[in-house]
Amino acid sequence: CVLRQRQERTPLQRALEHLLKKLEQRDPQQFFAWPVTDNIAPGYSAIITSPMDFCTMRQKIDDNQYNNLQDFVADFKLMCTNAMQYNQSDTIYYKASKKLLHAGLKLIQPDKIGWLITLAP
Ligand SMILES: COc1ccc(OC)c(-c2cc(C(C)=O)n3cccnc23)c1
Repeated sequence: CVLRQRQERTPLQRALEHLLKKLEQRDPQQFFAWPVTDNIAPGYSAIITSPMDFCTMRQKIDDNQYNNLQDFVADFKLMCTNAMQYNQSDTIYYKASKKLLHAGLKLIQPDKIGWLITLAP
């Protein structure tokens, strides 16, 4: 997950990058910062068919792969639900992902980001 050189940004890219920074702040242990590997999580790639993490999301913003907010939110939810699928509910990862998902969705509520929707219709 190599970060690209910063090119010219569209309003949507700038808005999503701002949102991503807010979401990353909710992951202080950085459990979601990079792709989960099989050596830190045995059998991960066999169980999780669509992995996602914050660095990959940032790369997708840089490559302009999100056409709207919904696609970005879908990747955020995927990242959290992957963790709830792979990890048992009594693990720190499961609990962190549940907390992150709720905190993140509160942040993405329309009343909280009206400006975002007007900025990047
Ligand atoms: C203990 O330090 C780290 C550091 C980075 C991690 O993922 C990028 C993880 C990690 C992140 C996860 C997730 C998100 O499922 N995980 C699952 C099992 C074992 N380790 C992890 C843990």
